[in-house]
Amino acid sequence: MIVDICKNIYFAGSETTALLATWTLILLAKHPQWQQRVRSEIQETYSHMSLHCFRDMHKFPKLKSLTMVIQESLRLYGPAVTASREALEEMKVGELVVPKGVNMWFFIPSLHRDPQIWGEDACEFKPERFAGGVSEACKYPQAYIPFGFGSRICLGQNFAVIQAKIILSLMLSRFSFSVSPNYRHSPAYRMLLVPKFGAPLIVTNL
Ligand code: HEM
Repeated sequence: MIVDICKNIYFAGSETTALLATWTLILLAKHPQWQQRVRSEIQETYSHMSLHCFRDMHKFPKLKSLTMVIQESLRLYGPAVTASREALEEMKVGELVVPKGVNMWFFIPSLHRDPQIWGEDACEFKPERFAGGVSEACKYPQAYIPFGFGSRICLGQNFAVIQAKIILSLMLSRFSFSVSPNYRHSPAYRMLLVPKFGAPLIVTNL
């Protein structure tokens, strides 16, 4: 059982976080003004960037632009595509009667890109929509579920965001990223949301 739990956490926690960092780097490579804004914020917060900077977490809340960028990345290209729930008894969802035992699958990207929830610019990369938090970014905050919802919400959500902030801070403080001419934008819904043809980026030393 312990081995099973370890496998679960490894599966749930490694590829997901790697994809979050990958999609965020792609978005920042495509939006250099946001890349520079996040980099300046990191440099202002940590004057000499190294892994030791993160032993003390009290400066983390200062990385506001990075937080907004990660939230927007999770909205547009959140690695988890579906969440599922089983009806333990017959229930009504709106007009729909769901019989006991039926598994319902929620397609997360359709909630995250619905113009009725996010506005006409729902498909655009606009981290500023999160400046006032999730509740001000959309009509129904319950519609923002990159880590699922309710009692089975992702166990590692805080850990994942902290990891992403550390990885991205270290990378952005040393390198600049632009999109390679070989990049083909093709998000593919597999078990997780992957860039079908990889993420070739041009990395330049700062
Ligand atoms: C960007 C990174 C991640 C994303 C997008 C993500 C997303 C999700 C989603 C959508 C669920 C299903 C929640 C639901 O059904 O309501 C889930 C469950 C879970 N996640 Fe994550 N996850 C991430 C990282 C992690 C990490 C780093 C760990 C552990 C170190 C982790 C551990 C788990 C576990 C154990 C569950 C099952 C929780 C349960 O059934 O009670 N996840 N995750």
